[in-house]
Amino acid sequence: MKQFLNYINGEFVATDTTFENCAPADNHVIGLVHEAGAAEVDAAVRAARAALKGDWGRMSVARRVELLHAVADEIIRRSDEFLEAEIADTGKPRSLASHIDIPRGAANFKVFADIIKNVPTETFEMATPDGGQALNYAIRSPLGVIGVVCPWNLPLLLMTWKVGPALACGNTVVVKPSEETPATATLLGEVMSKVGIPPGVYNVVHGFGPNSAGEFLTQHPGVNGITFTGETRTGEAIMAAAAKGVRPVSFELGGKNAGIVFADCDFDKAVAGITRSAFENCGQVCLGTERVYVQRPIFDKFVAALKAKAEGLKIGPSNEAGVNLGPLISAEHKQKVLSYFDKARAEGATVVAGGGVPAMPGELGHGHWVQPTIWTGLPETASVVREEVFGPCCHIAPFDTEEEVIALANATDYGLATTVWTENLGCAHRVAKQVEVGICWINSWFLRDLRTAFGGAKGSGIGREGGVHSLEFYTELRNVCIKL
Ligand SMILES: NC(=O)c1ccc[n+]([C@@H]2O[C@H](COP(=O)([O-])OP(=O)(O)OC[C@H]3O[C@@H](n4cnc5c(N)ncnc54)[C@H](O)[C@@H]3O)[C@@H](O)[C@H]2O)c1
Ligand SMILES: O=S(=O)(O)c1ccc(CO)cc1
Repeated sequence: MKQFLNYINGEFVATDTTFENCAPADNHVIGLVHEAGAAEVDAAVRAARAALKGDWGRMSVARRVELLHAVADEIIRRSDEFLEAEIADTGKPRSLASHIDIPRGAANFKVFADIIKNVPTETFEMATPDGGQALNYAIRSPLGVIGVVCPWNLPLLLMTWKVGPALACGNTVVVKPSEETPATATLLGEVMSKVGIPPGVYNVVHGFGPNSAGEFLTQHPGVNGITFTGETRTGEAIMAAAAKGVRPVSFELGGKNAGIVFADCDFDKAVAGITRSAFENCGQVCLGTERVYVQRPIFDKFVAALKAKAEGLKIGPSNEAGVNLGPLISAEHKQKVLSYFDKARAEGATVVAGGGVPAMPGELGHGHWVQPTIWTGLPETASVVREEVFGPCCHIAPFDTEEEVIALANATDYGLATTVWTENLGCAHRVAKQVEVGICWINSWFLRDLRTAFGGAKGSGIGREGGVHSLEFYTELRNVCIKL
C-alpha cells in the first residue's frame, strides 16, 4: 500500500499514526497518510529555522532563482506522475488537471523567481535640517519560517501559489496539505531533493486541522507568518492562533460569487462562461459562480440555455474521454452539498436541472457524485443564495437595472470575485468599480495573469498575493537612511 510520509529536513518521515487517503471517484483506498504530531511539526519548524541560517539564507538571489527554475522544470519533467497523483486524490477530469493544475503548479515557481530577480526597491534622497543630505533606500528581507495551510480543491496549484513566492523571497516553509489531498505536496519533496534545494527549506507535515498538524503548525511560536487558503470559519481559528506573537496572516477564504448577465451580452459566450464558472471542477472553485443574476429581457432564454448546458455535461471518471465533471472530494462534502439541495427544495426552489445524485456504474457507485444543479425562484434570504455550497450548483434570479444588480451582488458577507457579461464597456466599468470584490472579470472568468493581485474583500480574505503583491507578505521591507 502506498505510504504518504512527512517531509522534514530533506528526509521522508513516517509516524505511528496513519489515516486512509481515498479516491473520490470510487472511494478505494489510495494509501496511508502518516499524520504528523506536535513533535514532527516542531521538528519541521526547527529545520525550517535552521535552513534560514544555513546555505539557503546565505544563497545569492541568482542561485535561488536558478534552483526554483529547476524545481519548475522537474515538475514538468515528472508531470505524468504529478498528474496521476492529483487525479487520484481529487477525481478531477484529466483534461482539467493537465491544462490547469500541473502546468500552473510549475509556473508558480518560475514566475515568482523572475519577479524577485527583477523587482526594484525604492530610493529617496532628502534634505536634512542641517542643510545636508540623506539617502533612503529599501531592502527586502525574508519574513522567516512560513506556515502554509492548504485546501483540497486545487492542491498543487494553490500550494505552489504560496510556496513559489515564499521561497523566491528567501523564506523557508512548512506546508500542511489538506488531509484529503496529500499526494502532490509529498511528491514535491522528491523534486526539492533532486534539484538540490537545501534540507529544511521545504517541509511537509500531514494531518488534519484542530488538534492535529494544522493547529500545531499555526500555533507554533517558531512560525513567523501564516498563509492560508480555505474556509472563512477556519480562517477565524487560524487568525486567533496567529494573534499569539502578533504574526501576520495572508488569507484566501470562501466566496459566494455573483455572475451578472446583462441583456446586451454576447449570449452564447455568456452562457458558456457561466457554465464554466458554475460547474468547473464540480463547482469546487472558490472563484465559482453560485449566484447568477440575469437581466429580465433574456432571463427565460438564459435559464433554458444554462439548463441545456448543465444537462449536456458529461459526468464520469478522470480518464474517460470527454468528461466535464468529476466527483466531489469526499463523502462528507457530498453530504454537505446534498443537504443544500434539500434546503433549496424545502425553501421553495424550482429545480431547473439536476438536484440529485447520478446513477454511476460498478465501483463508481461508491464515489461522491452529484448532478450539476440549477435553481430559480428563491428569495435572496434562501440558504443556497446566502451560503457557500462549494458544489456544482447555482441559483438564477432576474434583475432590471444596473443599480439593482450591483446592490444584489454586494448583499453578502463575502467579496471574492464577480463575472460580468455585457457588450457595453461603460456599464462594465461602472459595475467593476462598485462591486465589493477582489477580482472582477468582464466577459471572462478565471483568466489569470500571475503578475496581478489576487485576494478577497470582506469575509473572503485578508491581503493580496500575486506579482509584486506577494512580496508585501513574504518579505519585511527595511528602510535604510544614510546621513551623507
Ligand atoms: N479564496 C481563495 O482563494 C480560495 C481558494 C480555494 C479554496 N477556498 C475556500 O476553501 C474552502 C474549501 O477548502 P477546504 O474544505 O479544504 O477548507 P478548510 O478550511 O476546511 O481546510 C483548509 C485547510 O485548513 C486546515 N485546517 C482546518 N482547521 C484548521 C485549524 N483549526 N487550524 C489549522 N488548520 C486547519 C485543513 O486541514 C486544511 O488543510 C472553501 O470555503 C473555498 O471557498 C478559497
Ligand atoms: O493565480 S492562480 O494560480 O490562477 C490562482 C487560482 C486560484 C486561486 C484560488 O482559488 C489562487 C490563485
